[in-house]
Amino acid sequence: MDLVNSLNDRLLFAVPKKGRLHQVCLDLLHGSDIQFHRHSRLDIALVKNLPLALVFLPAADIPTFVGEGRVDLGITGRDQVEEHECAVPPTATTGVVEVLDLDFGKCDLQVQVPQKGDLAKPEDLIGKNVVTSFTNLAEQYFRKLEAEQSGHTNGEVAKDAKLKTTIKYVGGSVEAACALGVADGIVDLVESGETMRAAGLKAISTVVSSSAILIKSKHPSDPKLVDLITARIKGVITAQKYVLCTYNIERSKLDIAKQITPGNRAPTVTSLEEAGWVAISVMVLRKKIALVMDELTAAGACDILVSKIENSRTHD
Ligand SMILES: Nc1ncnc2c1ncn2[C@@H]1O[C@H](COP(=O)(O)OP(=O)(O)OP(=O)(O)O)[C@@H](O)[C@H]1O
Ligand SMILES: O=P(O)(O)OC[C@H]1O[C@H](OP(=O)(O)OP(=O)(O)O)[C@H](O)[C@@H]1O
Repeated sequence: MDLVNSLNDRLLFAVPKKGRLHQVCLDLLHGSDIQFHRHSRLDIALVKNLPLALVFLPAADIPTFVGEGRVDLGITGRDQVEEHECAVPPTATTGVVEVLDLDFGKCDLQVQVPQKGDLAKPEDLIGKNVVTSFTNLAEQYFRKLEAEQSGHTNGEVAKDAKLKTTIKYVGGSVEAACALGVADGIVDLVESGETMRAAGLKAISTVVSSSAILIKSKHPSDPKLVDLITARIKGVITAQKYVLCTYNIERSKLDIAKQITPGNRAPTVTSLEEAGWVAISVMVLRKKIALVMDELTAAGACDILVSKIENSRTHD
């Protein structure tokens, strides 16, 4: 089969080929019933049940391909989009459009320095060596700091060489740079903080807060298919974020029940055979369900059941 020609009539969707976002994206595609078979070593996979092809790319390259309109849709981190846009500002036709926050891959791009030592604030790194994989965001951050330090509030670059911070690129294991004497500080991603603490570092400032996002090009080849895929992905994300809670409560307590579980639009209320009682069925944020169950019990609700939502289509 001529793979390149078979891409002609297909929407192209870029997915991280490795790293932290890879497996979660595969699970998301599975949940969205996007069926494909990826041959080993091939970075393109044709989707069997939709006019779509998946392109497996490094997360850092996805904003470039989508931004130039070569690929229609993509999943990557917001940090990667901002890093790209620092170097290649969007125009009327290029650049990416954020479609959906996917609620995973949450992390912060932070300025970090050795726990032991006299560096305590980002200004202390001015004129020193900083190592990062995010050179554009780090440059932008330190140039602004340098300008403020030298009294150039309009963002003009500092002329004094002592005020010029050196930003060096490394592709991974950034946290080793201080211990190896290559850097005074680093700019790297932090989620749990374990990597940072294990390297004897502490965070002193946040450059960007990130999560995984669905992005599209400014003029996708098939906007209707983009909407369909977006709706499917959103359905899976919502299903993961919420649980379905059902319970019985006396009708006289309906107001308090609605306050505790207002639902997405409104709770579904059904009369029970037993006079004066209703059954309520409502979506609740997964992370709040224990608290909600405590409050419902205190309000007199009984037979509280919580179930997983397999998939969903809800309004905003
Ligand atoms: N610890 C983390 N927790 C949550 N999200 C993260 C974390 N590290 C990275 N990410 C997100 O995943 C994206 C890709 O980073 P990652 O380092 O996994 O990719 P990679 O460099 O392509 O892969 P690898 O590091 O395996 O070579 C980042 O831009 C960020 O949005
Ligand atoms: O705060 P934590 O939960 O410890 O996560 C942060 C680490 O995760 C990422 O690296 P990853 O493990 O993906 O590998 P990499 O260093 O090769 O990019 C990031 O670059 C940090 O090193």
